Amino acid sequence: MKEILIATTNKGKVADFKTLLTPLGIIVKSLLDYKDIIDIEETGATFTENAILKAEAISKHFKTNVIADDSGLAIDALQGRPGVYSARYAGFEKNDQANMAKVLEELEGIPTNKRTARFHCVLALAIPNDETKTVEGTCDGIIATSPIGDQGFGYDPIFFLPELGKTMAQLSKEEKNQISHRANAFKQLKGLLESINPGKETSL
Ligand SMILES: O=c1[nH]c(=O)c2ncn([C@@H]3O[C@H](COP(=O)(O)OP(=O)(O)OP(=O)(O)O)[C@@H](O)[C@H]3O)c2[nH]1
Ligand SMILES: [Mg+2]
Repeated sequence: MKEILIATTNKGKVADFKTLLTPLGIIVKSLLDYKDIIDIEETGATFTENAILKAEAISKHFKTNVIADDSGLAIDALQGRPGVYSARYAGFEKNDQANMAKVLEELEGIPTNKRTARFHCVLALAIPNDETKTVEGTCDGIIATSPIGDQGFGYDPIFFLPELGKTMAQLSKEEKNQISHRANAFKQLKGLLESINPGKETSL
């Protein structure tokens, strides 16, 4: 069985990666499995910069191959906000409910056709003594007027997918991980993952 370390402390992301990687026979570890959690300051101006920052710092610390995920929600009517600040939009305590409430308040009175938004996800794969690789995935939707659904995390309950007639939080984890920004980025990373350490069964 292969194993990969995800440089995240976000339980929702860990659940998404488990859904994506378990069918491939890969065991998912995250920073939640270790006591020595190192908090990496996300000082980058872009998802790509932050994903690289997190992947390289954790790969250096654990001397192993690491995937980091930097993601967020870009809302057109808010000029791309909350963007790279999605996790901490309503404050540093990273409160999903408060973040959604702030977005809904800022969009009050904005009609459906102007509530377009896009989730972004950049995945960085850091391999010791090798160049870090990045891939990006997106997912388009519309910001609902109130939260619906109890699956997923973050802004999922207010992210409405017109083609499915549901919010991201109304999808099963298998459904979310077929169409999400994370799934779309992961599809491109799959090939890269298969090309590293061929034949090594204990660790990627
Ligand atoms: O509804 C959502 N469904 C998703 O699928 C999703 N993916 C990202 N997000 C939002 O964007 C922030 C990422 O910020 P982020 O990449 O810095 O992660 P984070 O700080 O939560 O954890 P870490 O990976 O840095 O440890 C998250 O907290 C969420 O608010 C999502 N919201
Ligand atoms: Mg973060």
